[in-house]
Amino acid sequence: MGNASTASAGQSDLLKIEQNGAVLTVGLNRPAKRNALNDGIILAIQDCFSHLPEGTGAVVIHGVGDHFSSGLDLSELTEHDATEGLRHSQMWHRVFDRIQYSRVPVIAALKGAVIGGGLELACAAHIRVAEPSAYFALPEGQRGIFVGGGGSVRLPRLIGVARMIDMMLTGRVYSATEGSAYGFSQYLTEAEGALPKALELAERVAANAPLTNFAVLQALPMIAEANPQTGLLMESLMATVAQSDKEAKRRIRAFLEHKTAKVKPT
Ligand SMILES: COc1cc(/C=C/C(=O)SCCNC(=O)CCNC(=O)[C@H](O)C(C)(C)COP(=O)(O)OP(=O)(O)OC[C@H]2O[C@@H](n3cnc4c(N)ncnc43)[C@H](O)[C@@H]2OP(=O)(O)O)ccc1O
Repeated sequence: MGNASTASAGQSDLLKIEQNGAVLTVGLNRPAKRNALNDGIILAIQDCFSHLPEGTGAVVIHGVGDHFSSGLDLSELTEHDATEGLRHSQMWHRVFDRIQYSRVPVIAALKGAVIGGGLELACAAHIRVAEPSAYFALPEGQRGIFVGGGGSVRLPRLIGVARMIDMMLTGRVYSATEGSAYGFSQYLTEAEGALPKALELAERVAANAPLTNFAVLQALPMIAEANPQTGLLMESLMATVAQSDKEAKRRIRAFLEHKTAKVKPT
């Protein structure tokens, strides 16, 4: 991986973090437990997204081993009372919000199990890339629990509330093809293609003007949920700010002077 440098998050090796140019690659690193998400790994993710290295333009999150994540580490749940349960769920919310509202795009590369809290983590990313081995499930019903990582807010917005109800009530496992058809993953690759494709996309989005990425990540989701009048006003304001920036002027001049790439079908 070119000039990649490797570091562990905090004191642990629960994340495998590599910086390669503007792209930060974050690997969930508990393959023996199928990357089950315990408090340690959740806090390591928080730490990572709170201290993105200067110059980071995109983050790719993936699973070390054959799976993205088997979800909540169930061994941690057995002792929780209601107070502890609330603290736990709200901690997950804070951490996944940090991903969703990150200043840089976050791309999830999905393979194998993308289950429960692992699926909720993937929902917080901005782009999801799946390979054929990926499968999606919410077995919370079978475990006697409910989603706690923001899934009931984010997943229906991607696949619709009826499909999420189906997943939760029946425990049905959706294939990579279904995930893509239903709007969960924006990309479906060939076998073992998710991480390479995610890295390729990360290079591309990291090269955008930072203000465009800011507008897409911070303003667009709010505009999409606003009433049309408010949304149109917010859009005009954001468009005005973006086009007034000298980076936009530089990029537009470069196009008009034939110094930059044209739009081409890929
Ligand atoms: C309520 O408040 C919440 C909730 C939440 C989020 C909730 C959820 O995420 S619910 C979903 C929890 N996940 C599961 O039910 C999946 C369980 N795992 C499996 O079905 C399988 O392990 C597999 C993922 C399909 C992989 O199978 P296989 O490759 O055959 O590997 P195994 O032999 O089964 O596993 C190896 C090893 O890992 C352990 N392990 C796997 N998954 C978990 C897990 N989720 N938690 C703990 N441990 C796991 C497994 O037991 C094996 O261990 P050994 O010691 O036996 O080797 C969020 C926030 C809230 O507040």
